[in-house]
Amino acid sequence: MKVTVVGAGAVGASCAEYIAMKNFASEVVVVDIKEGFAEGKAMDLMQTASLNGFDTKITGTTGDYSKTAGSKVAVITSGIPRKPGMTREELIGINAGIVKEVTANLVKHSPDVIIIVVSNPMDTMAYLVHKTSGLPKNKIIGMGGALDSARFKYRLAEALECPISDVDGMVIAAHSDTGMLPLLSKATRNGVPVSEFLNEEQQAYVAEETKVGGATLTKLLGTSAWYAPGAAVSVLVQSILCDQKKMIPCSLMLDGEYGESDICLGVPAIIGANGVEKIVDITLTDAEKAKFAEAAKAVREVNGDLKF
Ligand SMILES: NC(=O)c1ccc[n+]([C@@H]2O[C@H](COP(=O)([O-])OP(=O)(O)OC[C@H]3O[C@@H](n4cnc5c(N)ncnc54)[C@H](O)[C@@H]3O)[C@@H](O)[C@H]2O)c1
Ligand SMILES: O=C(O)C[C@H](O)C(=O)O
Repeated sequence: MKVTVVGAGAVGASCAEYIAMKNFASEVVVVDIKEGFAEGKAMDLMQTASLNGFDTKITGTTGDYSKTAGSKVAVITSGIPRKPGMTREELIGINAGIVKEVTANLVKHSPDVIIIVVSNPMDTMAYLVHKTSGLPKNKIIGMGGALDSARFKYRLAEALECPISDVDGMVIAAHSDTGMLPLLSKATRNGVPVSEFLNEEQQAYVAEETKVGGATLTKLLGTSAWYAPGAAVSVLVQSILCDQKKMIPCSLMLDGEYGESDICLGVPAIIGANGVEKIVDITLTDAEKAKFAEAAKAVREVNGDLKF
């Protein structure tokens, strides 16, 4: 099955690399606006095929969307990343125009496509795709929670001084520095609540480091991260193409779930061949419910800046 990745920059190339390396897609088409860039990235990645042992064919194109026709999944990573000191929300002005144009091109050539939105501010960009693509809501998935949950597990393992494979946890709500909601109440080490091992101060530290995970990396790298974002996208794409029905927190259009409507926010969902197969309703504590509502209010304000 064919997968398109729009944007051959840091995140797009990482998506293409992890998808190809995992060997579950027949073809990955990379698209960029910069002349020759996607073709170059595709060629470089293809020259790793014999070294890394994958058979996925990777091709690149400068803006020729006819090459993306018949894609089962398309990943939108096109747009500018933030620089140290910026918020993701500050990217809306440039990225909204790019995401809207790219979405129209994708849908024209692949009317049944499932779109994974990565460009920031991601919850708002996912909302924009809902409002402009004409696709059904099960076919639009914002990627944030998979990445934020991976960062949560990294911070939990660090605090617990244990291997990451020992821990489990999930982050929902907004993909923003303030609106992320790491679910400490449900995080475990081998099924045992982390509150058995970490005091409140340690738990608060884990939550805060998780929430600013993207900003921390942006400060260190001078631009935003790409390895874990690419890996997170590859997990989503694999769950769709291989109909794995994994439960993954994603930014989805809500229609009453978690008390919110007409907004894209991170919630746990079953991801399979049909895209979003089900939003999973989990019980939140009162404090978590309040934080979810606060995140929704902030995202709604950013959505208000969109022009359709
Ligand atoms: N949702 C997440 O978890 C997450 C994680 C990491 C990055 N991001 C976001 O992903 C986006 C990309 O980040 P990056 O580090 O790869 O940036 P980058 O600058 O390395 O790459 C972006 C690419 O998009 C291309 N592009 C711009 N306009 C285009 C268009 N109209 N059509 C096709 N290609 C176009 C550029 O030429 C560039 O190659 C940013 O908005 C960033 O904030 C989101
Ligand atoms: O932090 C960013 O701006 C990029 C991305 O959203 C991330 O979380 O890595």
